[in-house]
Amino acid sequence: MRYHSTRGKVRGLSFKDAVMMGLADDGGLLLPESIPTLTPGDVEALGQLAYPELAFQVFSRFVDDIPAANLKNLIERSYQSFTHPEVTPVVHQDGVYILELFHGPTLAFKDVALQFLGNLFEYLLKERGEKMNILGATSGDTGSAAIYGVRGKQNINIFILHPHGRVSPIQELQMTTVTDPNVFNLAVRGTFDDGQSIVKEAFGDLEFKSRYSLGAVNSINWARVLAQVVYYFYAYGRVRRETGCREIYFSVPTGNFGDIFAGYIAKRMGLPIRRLILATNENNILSRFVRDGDYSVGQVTETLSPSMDIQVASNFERYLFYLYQQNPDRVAQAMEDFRKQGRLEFADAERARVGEDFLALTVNKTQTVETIRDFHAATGYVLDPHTAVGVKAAKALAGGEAPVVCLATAHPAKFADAVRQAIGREPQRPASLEGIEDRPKRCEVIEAETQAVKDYLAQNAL
Ligand SMILES: Cc1ncc(COP(=O)(O)O)c(C=O)c1O
Ligand SMILES: N[C@@H](CCOP(=O)(O)O)C(=O)O
Repeated sequence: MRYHSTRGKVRGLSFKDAVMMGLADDGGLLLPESIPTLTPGDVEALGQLAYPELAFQVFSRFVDDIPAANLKNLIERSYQSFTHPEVTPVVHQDGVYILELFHGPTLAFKDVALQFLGNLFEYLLKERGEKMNILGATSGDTGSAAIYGVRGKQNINIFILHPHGRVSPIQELQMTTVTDPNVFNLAVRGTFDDGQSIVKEAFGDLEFKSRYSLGAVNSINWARVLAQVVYYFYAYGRVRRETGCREIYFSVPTGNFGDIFAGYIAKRMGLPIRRLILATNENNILSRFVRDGDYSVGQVTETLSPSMDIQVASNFERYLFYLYQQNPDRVAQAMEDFRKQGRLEFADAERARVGEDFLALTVNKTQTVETIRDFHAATGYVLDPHTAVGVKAAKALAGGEAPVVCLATAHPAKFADAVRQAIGREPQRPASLEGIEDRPKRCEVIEAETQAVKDYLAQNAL
């Protein structure tokens, strides 16, 4: 399998080179040159497998440059850190299926990919005798998951930018209480969009990227998306076993469009997804795009689901590549137009194609609180506010002809304030969070300026 850029100037990369490149050197995002397709029989067989074996089967279709035994070993080690034997269990509650993606070390879906990516980086750096300085941006969850993926690992330093004062108290503590010498937390005076744009600018300076061997942990990195494809197959297998369904909906709380794009890849591979339900909070550029073709950037608004407080969704570029019939010149032009004008227009035929894959809803603060409260009253199950956004959209949009799986992207204990507003008490804390407030912390506050971040990285790089 070879990888190429959405903008067409980088081609023919191996999987390992694509992982190490992170952001494509032409500023685009890397994608496989073709998407492997599965027969219904293949899908059925995958649905019977335990999580690590399923992950190996899915990865093997995209990775042909790591020996099978080594790939298996990387996968098995990555999912041993999860506290649930099924890794990503599916539970049936109040008419929907909840795909629990929060049983990893930092209690969010990011662990599913970042436990693997941390081990993969370690493996590749050892093989190449190289070192790496990871530079990533987070709205709250990628940061700690990436830090836990690489903390204490040799030949890797990690620099994570989070928006100062705009992540939940637990999210901040999960990052800043990791004081291993290879971990650097930077609280940026700005939004997640500012942090993501700084990261992309730093990667776009190819001399800087090469001098400091920059590595990407955001969903910029194809390996992140690939690891997230697996649980769509897993959930379908579990729900099909229970219901005999032939099609399924997935409802995905969406910010940077990485998680739902993984579902789109699963659909292109042949998973019978009736529609992907794209659920946003008030930062709703993506749901406006699906519903009205209105892809115009707004101001980042603070909400009860802070990890989705994103306007410029990185992976949208990967989707545009397919929407534009795999024409990289059109993608490059559109990204340039969007940079200048802050909006894109779509033809009727394109909007019709979007509608074949996606449904969408914007869910506001009041609706988020009501959903957590009503779901808890009906079932005793506590949703985190991001998951609640997806559950609300699922209930509003999924037709009764196929079951709906809601991706539970974080544990409610990460967002205690929102949960308290909804049910009058805080959720139970998992053991990993006990005493987190009392641990030593390390973090620097920094201006939202690319040069300031580059200077900091240069002073602390390996
Ligand atoms: C808890 C949680 N839910 C949902 C999302 C949205 O996922 P994505 O950015 O892949 O769209 C995020 C951030 O990525 C998140 O941290
Ligand atoms: N919500 C994310 C934002 C970054 O998304 P990523 O999937 O590109 O890493 C976060 O928690 O940081």
